Amino acid sequence: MNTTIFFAGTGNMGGAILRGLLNAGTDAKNIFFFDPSDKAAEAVSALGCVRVKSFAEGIEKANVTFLCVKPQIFKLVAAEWKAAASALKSEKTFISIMAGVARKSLIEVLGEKNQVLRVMPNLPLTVGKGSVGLATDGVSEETLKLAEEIFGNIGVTCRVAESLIDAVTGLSGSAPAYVFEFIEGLTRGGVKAGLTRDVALKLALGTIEGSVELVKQSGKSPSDLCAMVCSPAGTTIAGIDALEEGAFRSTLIKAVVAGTNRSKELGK
Ligand SMILES: NC(=O)C1=CN([C@@H]2O[C@H](COP(=O)(O)OP(=O)(O)OC[C@H]3O[C@@H](n4cnc5c(N)ncnc54)[C@H](OP(=O)(O)O)[C@@H]3O)[C@@H](O)[C@H]2O)C=CC1
Ligand SMILES: O=C(O)[C@@H]1CCC=N1
Repeated sequence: MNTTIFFAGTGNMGGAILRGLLNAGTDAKNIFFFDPSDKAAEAVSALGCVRVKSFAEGIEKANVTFLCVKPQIFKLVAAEWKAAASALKSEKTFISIMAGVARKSLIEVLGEKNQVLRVMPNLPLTVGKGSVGLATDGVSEETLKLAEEIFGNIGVTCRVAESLIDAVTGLSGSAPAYVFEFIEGLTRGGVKAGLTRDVALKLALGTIEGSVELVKQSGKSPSDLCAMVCSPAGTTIAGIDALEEGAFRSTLIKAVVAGTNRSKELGK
């Protein structure tokens, strides 16, 4: 990919996208970044990416800018970013990953003359296995295709209406954390049942990877596959009973809705 990219913010998520792109073959010399955190910046400089001195310098140098600061920081830097964007001599593309920040608020800062796209990525992009929702309202087909080209190298993409991007945030944006908790819980269960932690983690990871692949390849629903594991009066239905007692599925539904609602709040 020949596009030059600027990252405003290279923390957990900006850094994950940047590393994913490097792993997928993007030339580090085509990636510029600005981050006031010396710790984050030194790690990214070590990868060969080019540190710039300001947001203004970064957006001028690159064709595509990723906005990867916290939503709370966006409010603090809005005036500086507005001045920098209005000084641009040519049209640029901005892709915001910030939870909750509406495209309308982004355009107020970045200006109508630029292409502005709101997306919701997730952390596994760093290993080329991420999920990204793209908010389509008001965005040109060319910009959507450009974003799909960038993210398509490191994950799956879904186009959604902007009204649903908070739901994407509650699901794929946030759920890697729930999956990590799930892995930890299974591992501890194995340890409680007598396995060493190493063996328990290896088995938990293998089981999750295999189950994901089976859902993808079999064409069966997760519920149908669950029934195939549950022998009558067997071990699995005993475990499912314990999960039901802990309201497992209902808790997951509540977690996704809680994340969705929090994303909406962040935009206010
Ligand atoms: N973490 C995740 O899994 C996901 C996060 N997001 C979104 O990504 C965004 C970033 O989150 P996350 O990466 O977790 O946060 P981090 O705090 O890890 O990263 C943000 C980085 O931006 C830096 N920063 C602060 N001010 C500026 C500035 N003016 N210009 C450039 N960089 C600046 C911070 O430095 P310092 O620490 O010194 O303040 C920090 O290194 C958020 O808006 C979040 O909603 C979206 C999907 C998933
Ligand atoms: O927790 C957060 O607010 C961010 C957005 C999605 C994942 N992490």
